Amino acid sequence: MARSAVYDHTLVTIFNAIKVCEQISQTPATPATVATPAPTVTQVDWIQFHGGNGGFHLDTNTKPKSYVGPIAVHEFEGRGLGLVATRKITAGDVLLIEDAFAMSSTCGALISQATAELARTCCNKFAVATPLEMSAFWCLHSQSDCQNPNWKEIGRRKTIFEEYLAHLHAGEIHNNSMQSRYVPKPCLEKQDKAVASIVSSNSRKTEHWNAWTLLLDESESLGGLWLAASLFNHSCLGNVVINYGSSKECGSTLVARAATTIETGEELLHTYVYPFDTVHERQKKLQHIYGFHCCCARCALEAPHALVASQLADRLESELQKFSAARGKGINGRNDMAKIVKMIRSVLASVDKAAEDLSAGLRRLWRSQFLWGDHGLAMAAQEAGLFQEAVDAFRNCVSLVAMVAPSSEYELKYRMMLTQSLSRWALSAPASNLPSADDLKEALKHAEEAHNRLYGGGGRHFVCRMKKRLEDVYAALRRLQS
Ligand SMILES: C[S@@+](CC[C@H](N)C(=O)[O-])C[C@H]1O[C@@H](n2cnc3c(N)ncnc32)[C@H](O)[C@@H]1O
Repeated sequence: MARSAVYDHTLVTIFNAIKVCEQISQTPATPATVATPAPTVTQVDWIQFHGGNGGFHLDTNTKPKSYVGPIAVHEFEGRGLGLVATRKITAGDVLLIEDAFAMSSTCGALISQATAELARTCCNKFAVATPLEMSAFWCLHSQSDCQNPNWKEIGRRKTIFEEYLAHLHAGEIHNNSMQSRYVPKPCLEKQDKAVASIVSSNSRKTEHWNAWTLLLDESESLGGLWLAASLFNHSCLGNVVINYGSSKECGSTLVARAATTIETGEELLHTYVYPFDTVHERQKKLQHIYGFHCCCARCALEAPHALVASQLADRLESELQKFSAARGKGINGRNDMAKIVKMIRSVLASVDKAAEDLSAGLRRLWRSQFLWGDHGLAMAAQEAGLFQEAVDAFRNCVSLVAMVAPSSEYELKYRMMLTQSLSRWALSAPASNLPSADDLKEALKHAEEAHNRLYGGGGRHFVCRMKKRLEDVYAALRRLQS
């Protein structure tokens, strides 16, 4: 007889963790009466930092101070300054924790509005910023016609940023920099143009991923400028993931982590654009927003096939639009949905056929441009009641995302979608055709590992964030084990 689900180790752990989380969320933290030392990175309570199921009271003593991991400033031919690893780093390790130099004030503003607001906030900050912060600001990357006297002085920029990282590492910004006194500023009439250029090259939008839907919540995002994090250069195969605190106290704090194992001396690269766009779309955005032509390893491999990729992406998009129009009809719409599944599958087969002559490694990279097609196929298959096919399509998403955007929010999202698809299959199909409990537990374990590489913390944090989603998983495991 199968073991009762109640005694399954994984489930007991999950449910104990949920209980603990509920108790914590109902207990207001007592205000600290004596100053306690700031926690080290390993002591930081990442549940409080990234938010769990809401309602947490953040004790400001647990707010992480700035932190600089094993990183150093380096000069790169053709792309200015960047950051490198000073020792071997493991996926999930924290590289940098930094407070924003300035933030825009309107949540979810359009990029143009957020950028204009951010430029104004930067100018307001000048009155209170330390000389070193000001020097680092004026040494940020700018477009060539920006009127900033520093942008061509790479040696000076490097020294200032080394000094800035050293002070950030010490946990505070001092005023006593010798170098910083010698950084020229643009004259007052040219200042606005110089600030606008710096903001357009270096600003970021904070990203908030809704823990229930696992979708990016654009309405919560703010524009911000982080001095040290501005040094991460771009690659479409990045090795750094960035996220932000989600509470009021931590919203302006950025955390950068290693997405993969990184060797000593390797450049630290973040992906500035949506990683599953076609090569043409990615390169167009990078040229338009950041003014450079991306020649990363992935673009170099994909670019010769850009035209075919764009044509196939258009065909796939048109099939997915049919899915969007037909969805939501439940059992009555299953036949129509099965036809749509067939059409999506046929375009994805053409995508694979177009890559037949490519080498095996390139074939998978090529396929990653169409990950959203597998996502659509999985959703349509689920609506058509084709659970095995939905699970296979989510497995494909997971393997593509782990190659192109490892440890990212996207990896967590697709790993959770896979566990939920397995659960839905377990809960909906006849007993003669069920997935195995081991497959479901394996998928759940991988999702938790992806979560921990991205957000830090352990199982309790995972359960907190994923609580609603795990309810389905729990029910499915009970059915599979009964
Ligand atoms: C946020 S800054 C990154 C730091 C910058 N390299 C510096 O020297 O301060 C963004 C700018 O860096 C350059 N950049 C970043 N990644 C690049 C890449 N892969 N190839 C060429 N230039 C790049 C572009 O000029 C871009 O506008």
